[in-house]
Amino acid sequence: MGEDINKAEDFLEKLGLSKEDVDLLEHKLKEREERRKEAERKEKPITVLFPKVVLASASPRRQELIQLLGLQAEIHPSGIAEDVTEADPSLLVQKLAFQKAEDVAKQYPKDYLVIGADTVVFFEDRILGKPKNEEDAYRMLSALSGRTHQVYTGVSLHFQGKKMGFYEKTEVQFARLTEREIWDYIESKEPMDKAGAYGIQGRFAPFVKGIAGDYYNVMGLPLARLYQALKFLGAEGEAVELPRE
Ligand SMILES: Cc1cn([C@H]2C[C@H](O)[C@@H](COP(=O)(O)OP(=O)(O)OP(=O)(O)O)O2)c(=O)[nH]c1=O
Repeated sequence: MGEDINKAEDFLEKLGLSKEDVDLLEHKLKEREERRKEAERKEKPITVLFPKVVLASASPRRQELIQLLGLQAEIHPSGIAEDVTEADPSLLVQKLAFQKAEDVAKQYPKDYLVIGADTVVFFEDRILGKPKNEEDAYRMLSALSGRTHQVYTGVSLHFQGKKMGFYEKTEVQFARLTEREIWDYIESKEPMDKAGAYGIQGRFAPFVKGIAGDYYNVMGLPLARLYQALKFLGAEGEAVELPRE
């Protein structure tokens, strides 16, 4: 053994290298290998980074939207009661999204990516959830008629014990609706399971004058931001708030 070390030292001396030079070289090679691995992780598609996905939602729209990311998600709606009191819509949707994801994540192994989300409408300092009945839907739609409101969706991601959350806001401008148009729409039953009593993606389309922001956010899942968040979570593995650009 001692002989081997002597031989190695002779060899280094012949090359004109000291023990410190070799340590430095070793350190540099290690660093390069780590950078290569990091770049490789960043290049991986999200379908590879997250082979096991659970969508903690009963919303058929979210189930449809998650497929647009190419993810094959198992559906497991959460059992939480949505009774958080919070006046700030961005905080409310993030808290509820977190509770939904947390409730489901504890029922799965840690290598499952669990996604929870919550959507509300915000108009004149009031948060509108799903209408309780037809009269409630009428009140919401006549208040929103001819005006502009905001739709907030919060998303919570749980993966390998790490938790990450964000929200997205979209502005929606309604055309003015007549009494007849409001009641005809309510009769279609479409408003009843949707925040603000309307679905941008359905029969309400003729009354949407314009939107500013992510259309899919209004439907219940902000896909562009979610995709970036997943790439970030998969590559960095950090439980941090995504910076808003
Ligand atoms: C504003 C708007 C909301 N919505 C829907 C999205 C959500 O499904 C719903 C808001 O209710 P949520 O409580 O966010 O979701 P959910 O109860 O349908 O499902 P889960 O809690 O199990 O995830 O409103 C539309 O589909 N289109 C729209 O234009």
